[in-house]
Amino acid sequence: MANQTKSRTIVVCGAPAVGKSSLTIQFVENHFVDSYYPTIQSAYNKVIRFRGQEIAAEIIDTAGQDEHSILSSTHTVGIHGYVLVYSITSRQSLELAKLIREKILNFTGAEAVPMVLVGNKTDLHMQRQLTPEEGRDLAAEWGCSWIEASAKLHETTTRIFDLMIAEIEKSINPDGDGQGQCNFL
Ligand SMILES: Nc1nc2c(ncn2[C@@H]2O[C@H](COP(=O)(O)OP(=O)(O)OP(=O)(O)O)[C@@H](O)[C@H]2O)c(=O)[nH]1
Repeated sequence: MANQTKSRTIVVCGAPAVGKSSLTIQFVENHFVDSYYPTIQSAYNKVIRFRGQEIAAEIIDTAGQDEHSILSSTHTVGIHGYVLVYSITSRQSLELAKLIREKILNFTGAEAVPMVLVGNKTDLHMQRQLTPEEGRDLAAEWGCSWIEASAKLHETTTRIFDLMIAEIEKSINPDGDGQGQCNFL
């Protein structure tokens, strides 16, 4: 049915303390969380308008992953797309992002999954360890979207999920124009 609300489940993953919760909360609740409480796992819901359709998004904010705890197969069941976050202030967090993507591909058995690679904490430019090109080039190699963001800026978080929904819809309907813009309710 044309007007039926679609559901899309999105996992936000990445190294510890890169800002997964802060980005998610800024997007869903429109405020910046300054304090740091490591996440176990939280889920958020938000209705997104995409090309005139309402999409019920469930956003799963995962516990930070390191070399020893990189997601589990449950994070790939029924998941439509992945927001993979690193911090532009941490080269190690980008190395971990590479491992996390490999793990996701191993679990799903796919060559590619809908993904947005996000370089967070752009406001901390004095502490930058990674250039924009490093993130952009990696995403080009992977064939996914890439964006730099700050969890302090609501607009950059809406752009992340805009790209995420576009990636998901493109994978489901490869013949679409892929240019749709999202509006967040
Ligand atoms: N300056 C700045 N600080 C940020 C940004 N995003 C997150 N932080 C801070 O970084 C710390 C960690 O942020 P979280 O959102 O808790 O990180 P996380 O990735 O969810 O952490 P885990 O749950 O441990 O994996 C907090 O003190 C945040 O306030 C950002 O864009 N800019």
